[in-house]
Amino acid sequence: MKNFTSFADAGDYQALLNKALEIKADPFGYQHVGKNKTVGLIFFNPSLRTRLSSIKAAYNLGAQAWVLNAGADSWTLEMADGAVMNGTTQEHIKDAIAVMSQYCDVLGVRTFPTLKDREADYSEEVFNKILKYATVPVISLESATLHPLQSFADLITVAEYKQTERVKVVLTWAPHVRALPQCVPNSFADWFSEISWVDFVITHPRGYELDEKFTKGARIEYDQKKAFEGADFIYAKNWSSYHDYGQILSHDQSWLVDTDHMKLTNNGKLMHCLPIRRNVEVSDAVLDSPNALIIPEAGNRVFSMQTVLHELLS
Ligand SMILES: NCCC[C@H](NC(=O)CCC(=O)O)C(=O)O
Ligand SMILES: NC(=O)OP(=O)(O)O
Repeated sequence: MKNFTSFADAGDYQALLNKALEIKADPFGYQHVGKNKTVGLIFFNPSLRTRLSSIKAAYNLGAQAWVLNAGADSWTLEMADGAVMNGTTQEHIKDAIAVMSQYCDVLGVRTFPTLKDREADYSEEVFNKILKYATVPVISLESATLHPLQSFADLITVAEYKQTERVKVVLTWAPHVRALPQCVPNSFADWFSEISWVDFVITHPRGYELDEKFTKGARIEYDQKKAFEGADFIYAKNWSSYHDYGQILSHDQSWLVDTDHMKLTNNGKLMHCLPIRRNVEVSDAVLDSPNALIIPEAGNRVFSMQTVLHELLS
């Protein structure tokens, strides 16, 4: 593993998953790997889970973690190549990342999409600049189009809770009040359409089709109720439209995941990356039921990050 930015970087996913389960069983068993190492975490956007689970993961490995909130803790960064910096930006991203590479053995970076310029977002303009200027391995803490650490944690969670050899996993669109990125569903599809023991289905209203680059192996079912039938895992998530880029096309409340929806499943477990707008995306009754995995799922963010750090620092 050179960087960790998508499913492709995971390599043998079953081996990586087994490693994660091994690390989870003995979280402090690899402290030699992180000894005298520093992990730099740069956030261009807010975070609770990614920030804290990454610090914890580094700590479990015996490494130091530093967090930099770009623009708030540091100078205001310029992104444009060749910019004449006579305006409000104070330091170029190329210098900032090269300098951080002097101090850190690995860098984690979170950037979000604009949701306005699809071309810029889907070419991962900002993230690719960071990859270009970093001289140490880079981990995506969520980019404009993907969130691989979340998907890896989701895979660990499904592996832990599955009760049969094969499982049906359904990614369902759910309503929201704001236009959200496609990163989490793109990434979930990127991973779960490749898992040999998963029957993967995506359900959403028409117009919410994701980029086919990520959904190639998935079955799309426009009837949400039909999709839920016999599901072992329901992954709820809102996203804005990819085709009508960044737009909200539906506020249809019938897509809110409630107990009636869950009754259609095979005693299905409910997952969500968090943060969640309760009673907008999923009802309290479902989120507070014993079948909700949202908290252990968030807990597994430590082990997805710790496993990736283990690979990159070893
Ligand atoms: N990092 C995980 C998810 C981040 C983002 N959620 C949000 O922006 C929620 C914001 C709000 O609820 O207003 C998303 O869904 O892609
Ligand atoms: N799921 C997730 O990435 O949460 P944060 O945005 O809080 O890091």
